[in-house]
Amino acid sequence: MPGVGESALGRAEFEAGSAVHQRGQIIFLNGTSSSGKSSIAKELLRVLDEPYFHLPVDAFHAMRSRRELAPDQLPDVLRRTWMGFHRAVAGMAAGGNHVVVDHVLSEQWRLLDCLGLFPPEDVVLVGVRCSRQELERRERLRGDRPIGLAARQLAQVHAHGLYDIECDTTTASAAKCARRIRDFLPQRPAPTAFERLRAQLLP
Ligand SMILES: Nc1ncnc2c1ncn2[C@@H]1O[C@H](COP(=O)(O)OP(=O)(O)OP(=O)(O)O)[C@@H](O)[C@H]1O
Repeated sequence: MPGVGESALGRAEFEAGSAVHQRGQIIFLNGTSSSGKSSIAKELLRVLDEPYFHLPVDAFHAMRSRRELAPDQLPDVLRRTWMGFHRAVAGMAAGGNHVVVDHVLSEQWRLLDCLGLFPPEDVVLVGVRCSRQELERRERLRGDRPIGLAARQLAQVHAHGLYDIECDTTTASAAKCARRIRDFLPQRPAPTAFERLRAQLLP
């Protein structure tokens, strides 16, 4: 008898592919720091009926050992962390899991890497917007982010200019944005933003 959290899946069923019986949907929240991505992701996990995993890029940075790095090592370590994060997301989705990704596309290569990795028809690309003034107000309140970080990211983060759906958290609550995204899912049009971006940017 399998215990709690164990499955009775046998070798034959596993080999027949019944372990992966669905395609993992990727709800990709892209916005600057402090735009409210994590707050929306938490609300999404509350309001979506099926099991979803919240994979924030911050969690991957937090997993790294705290050992101090030489300044010349840092860029490579950060780049490998981001590349690993993208592959972890792709891996979870390939295992049939639905995921909510919480990421900052503040360098173009991050988008290109994701475009090459994620099945584009399974991605719902969500632009999380917020006014500059409100971003700075949040940074002052939080105290754990440099003032002006979000403003510096604004132009590049949304530079690709294409989304399946956008939310503006300047005045809308995270709960309201999450409900809009949930209600959008059953009627999302094809081709998806990821399919269109892939055609444009990865010839
Ligand atoms: N819709 C909202 N309205 C008002 N305040 C919000 C809203 N969403 C988030 N906040 C506040 O803004 C701050 C940042 O929120 P959150 O951590 O969700 O943003 P984030 O985009 O994930 O940030 P980061 O990338 O820096 O981790 C928090 O203090 C949060 O309470």
